[in-house]
Amino acid sequence: MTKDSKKKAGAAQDYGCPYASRRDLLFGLAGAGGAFALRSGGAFAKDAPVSEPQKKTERADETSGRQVADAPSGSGNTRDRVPFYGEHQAGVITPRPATGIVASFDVVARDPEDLEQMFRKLTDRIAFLTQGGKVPQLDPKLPPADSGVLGPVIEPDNLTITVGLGNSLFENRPWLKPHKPKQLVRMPEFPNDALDADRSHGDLSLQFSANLLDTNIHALRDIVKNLPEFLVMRWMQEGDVPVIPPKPDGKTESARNFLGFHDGSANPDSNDAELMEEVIWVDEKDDEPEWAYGGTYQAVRIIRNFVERWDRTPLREQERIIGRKKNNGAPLDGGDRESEVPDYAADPDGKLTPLDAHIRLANPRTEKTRENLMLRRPFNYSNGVTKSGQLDQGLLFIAYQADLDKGFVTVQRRLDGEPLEEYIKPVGGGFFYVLPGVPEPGDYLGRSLIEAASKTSDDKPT
Ligand SMILES: C=CC1=C(C)c2cc3[nH]c(cc4nc(cc5[nH]c(cc1n2)c(C)c5CCC(=O)O)C(CCC(=O)O)=C4C)c(C)c3C=C
Ligand SMILES: [Fe+2]
Repeated sequence: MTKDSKKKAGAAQDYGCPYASRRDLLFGLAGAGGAFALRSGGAFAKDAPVSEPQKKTERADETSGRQVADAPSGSGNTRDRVPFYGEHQAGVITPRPATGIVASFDVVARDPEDLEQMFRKLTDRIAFLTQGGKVPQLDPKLPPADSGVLGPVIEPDNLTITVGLGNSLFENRPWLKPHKPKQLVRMPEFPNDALDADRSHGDLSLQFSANLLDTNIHALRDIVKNLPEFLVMRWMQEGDVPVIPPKPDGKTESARNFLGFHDGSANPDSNDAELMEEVIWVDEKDDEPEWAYGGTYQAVRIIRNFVERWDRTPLREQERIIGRKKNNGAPLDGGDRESEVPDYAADPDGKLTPLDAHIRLANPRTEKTRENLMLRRPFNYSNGVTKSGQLDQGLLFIAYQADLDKGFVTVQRRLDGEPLEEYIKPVGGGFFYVLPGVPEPGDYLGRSLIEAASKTSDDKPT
């Protein structure tokens, strides 16, 4: 689609209703196929045997590091456990299980002591919920210790809970502001955005991911129940990704998004520790406060997909908008596997892969654009039906990078005005700084920040 025809199509479209009228919508739907793929949530047997993690399909590309088809992983066994203690928080480069939630909160903490108490409580709850154990039995005259959603024994179920801090947490507290990570800002409104205030920003983000959606819900309710004096919820978004078993040859493929395309074909390889140090984890190489080493920037975007419109778009056009084949995820310039690497240098005029195709803009694969890499860990979401009778579906886009400006912000700026925008509308999300991990029991999330902040408040004359 040309920019002109895109503008014309866009003229009749306000973001809530990409159809001129409800009647247009009904006609559109009548012509569209109605097949929906089965989703994964809830499909696991409680006592299924623990299986080997899926092997990933690798590809090598010097301009983009080692990349892999990023299949959701895990056996689906509720006893699967991701370690909590370590240099980095879990849930960033650990394999993405089938379901996720991002929840955003405002924080009630007036001084470093309050904030420390909140971090300590959060650490206790996350350590317990992610590692599992028995729920304490209390006197029945009291409210029960646990919601009971998972029964009397909490199985870890691959759960990770990843804590990030938003710009407003620092900006609204003079004693914390000097310690703000250098690139942490309130997420700006990009040209195609229509951010809903009720689904955007926040002081603190929690990313839950687990095999089962109920495990995330249980964990969220536990934290809401146990930290009422510190956390007030602003918004949350659930999502999931299908778990696709490996093929007979052992190869895996990435999950599909709600536009029907493989999503995750060209993600940096999260098993490549050197690449993760370069692309994801903040350390001495970055111009950031020392307390933040071991953390990373999280960009969350709730991106609605206009699926009715998309499903009435010719296949060839869909593929040229994305830059990959729909059936197998291969690049448009050849091959039949999503692991093939596109050769843009051999196609300078965009005859095979249009110059404004999503993947070509997102990653032009030059020496220079290697610095714009990020790790995407998205989920699909389905929120029912809008008031105007459309399916409210989309992508809960989550990306991690050590340099937010060079990563998400630069890539999003390159994508601004892309043909895909006719079919998508970012409606919420936020930028957060993911805290370093908790190295060992007894320590707590955010300790390095609290120590830095306490030092400056002690230094102040009274
Ligand atoms: C700013 C970053 C990005 C946003 C926002 C984004 C939204 C978005 N993407 C798809 C679908 C696909 N994206 C694909 C690849 C891809 N996307 C980004 C970045 C953003 N996408 C990157 C960096 C890449 C990798 C490019 C590369 O290295 O070749 C693909 C192809 C498969 C894949 O590689 O994952 C699809 C499909 C949608 C639908 C969407 C918003 C709703
Ligand atoms: Fe993308």
